[in-house]
Amino acid sequence: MTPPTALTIAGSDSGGGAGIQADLRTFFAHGVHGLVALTAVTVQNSLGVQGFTEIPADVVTAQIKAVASDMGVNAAKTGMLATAEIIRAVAKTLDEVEVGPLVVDPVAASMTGHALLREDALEAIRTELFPRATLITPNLDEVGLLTGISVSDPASQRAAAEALLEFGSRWVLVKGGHMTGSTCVDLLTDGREYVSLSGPRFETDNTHGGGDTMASAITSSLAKGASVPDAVAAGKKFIERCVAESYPLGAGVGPVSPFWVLPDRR
Ligand SMILES: Nc1ncnc2c1ncn2[C@@H]1O[C@H](COP(=O)(O)OP(=O)(O)O)[C@@H](O)[C@H]1O
Ligand SMILES: Cc1ncc(COP(=O)(O)OP(=O)(O)O)c(N)n1
Repeated sequence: MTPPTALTIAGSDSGGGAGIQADLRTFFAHGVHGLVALTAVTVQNSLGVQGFTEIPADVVTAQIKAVASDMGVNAAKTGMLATAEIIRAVAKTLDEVEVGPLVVDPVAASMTGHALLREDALEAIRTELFPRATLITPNLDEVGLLTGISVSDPASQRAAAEALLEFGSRWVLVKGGHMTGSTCVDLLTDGREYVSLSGPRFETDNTHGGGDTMASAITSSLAKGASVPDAVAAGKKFIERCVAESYPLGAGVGPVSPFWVLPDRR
């Protein structure tokens, strides 16, 4: 039987833990066929990002059109988009093809603090992509860059979510992985419904690719027809297991792991 399809519009991580590599292994873990529009090639390992080269915007557009016109896209997500020119090209293309629900993960920097966006690009994400998004999934650093709000507790998390909704997405998920405490609390809202998703915080430094993995898990469920609240609840359960089973690799930060879905691991 042909599985649902999901498209990732994102960059490559040579270390295999984030970017399109995280998205494809997450799609696979959900039984979803992954499609790719590559935006940039990063030189990256567990210690950080050494640099990146972007793909020409017309080639990004051509990749999206090629798969959407032939294979069909049940849901899509964006990750690292690198430049304002690529963001504008993606936004225009998404108006011309059918991709189903759109998850925008506004990736601005790696967890090691290296920029993954050229300087003028954050404003383009806000104005060009957020209004087209079914759901946006910023982490707390991205929330700060986008709204100027420093989230430290449930009240400021809610204020940030409401400020982000003003940019035009249907739903906002403010991820709370970077807060402190024994639980990790993410807040999902469309301005009417407020869903607080709380789970245990696992003691590990190996959380590379966590944001990509969560956004692509949500995209997988949307591709299968789930509602946004159901897809996010399933994504939260999925990422928790991936963080719990993350592993050290290299001298720096290791990746979260979707391998727990495999039936027979040695
Ligand atoms: N140590 C942890 N234990 C359990 N869940 C975590 C942990 N760190 C992050 N998460 C969860 O992983 C997801 C990604 O979180 P976050 O770290 O905020 O985003 P990003 O990876 O984009 O920086 C969120 O659902 C968050 O609650
Ligand atoms: C190519 C590429 N895309 C995205 C990221 C950031 O991914 P994220 O899931 O936020 O993981 P961390 O960087 O926080 O580990 C990336 N590093 N590379």
